[in-house]
Amino acid sequence: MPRTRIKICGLTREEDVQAAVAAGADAVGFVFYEKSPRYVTPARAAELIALLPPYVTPVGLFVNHTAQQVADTVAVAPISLLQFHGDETAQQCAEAARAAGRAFVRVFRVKPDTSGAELLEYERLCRASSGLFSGLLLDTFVDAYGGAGKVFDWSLIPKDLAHRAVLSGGLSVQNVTGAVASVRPYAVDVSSGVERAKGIKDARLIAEFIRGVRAADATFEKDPHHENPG
Ligand SMILES: O=C(O)c1ccccc1NCC(=O)[C@H](O)[C@H](O)COP(=O)(O)O
Repeated sequence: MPRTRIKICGLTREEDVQAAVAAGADAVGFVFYEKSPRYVTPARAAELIALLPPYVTPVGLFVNHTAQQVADTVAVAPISLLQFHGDETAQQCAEAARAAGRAFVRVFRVKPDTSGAELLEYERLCRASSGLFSGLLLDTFVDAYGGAGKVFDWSLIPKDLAHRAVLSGGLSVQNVTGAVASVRPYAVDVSSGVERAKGIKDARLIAEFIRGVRAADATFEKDPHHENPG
């Protein structure tokens, strides 16, 4: 059973990048949405990305940016993967990814009435729209688009989608082991749950969060036939 990948999102400070790397994060996220309390300029993101060792993926978050804005950002900040977190259409995501020359993750913001069929169809459309589509991230629907620390009903995720999707929205030290054990996602993504204040991460919470994911991974290794109950 491969281990669950982990992304720590919304980094703004050197010490937080270092804490995420030291704790074993696979990816780190930089928010380029100006209305976010975690906003970083492309130049600031470039400084933080320069601290990363090889094989830790820098991800850039965009909300309703134009293709040109995404390309301009990537020209300054050497991010490896785009994350489209707004109301972009599949075509707009594909166009921005082409302009930037990067693969992208598309966010689906889940509502209480979202169906499993809707999620699968959305993923199919994203895949059909572009060879640069890398995967779906499932977050909770909030007006502010993301980073709100709110959980959605994980039982809405079809089992066959979960294993290739990124689970996000309100994950924390308290719930991440249970989340990974029940959903068995490809990866998890967290921001608020490892923060002391918005944009200010806590090294102890990051380390505990990652240990929480690994605790769930260890149970899969012991029980390879474990079935996702969802
Ligand atoms: O972090 C923000 O402020 C933000 C603003 C607008 C769009 C996305 C944003 N963040 C995305 C994330 O940090 C995560 O991918 C995701 O939403 C989980 O956040 P959280 O529930 O806080 O763990």
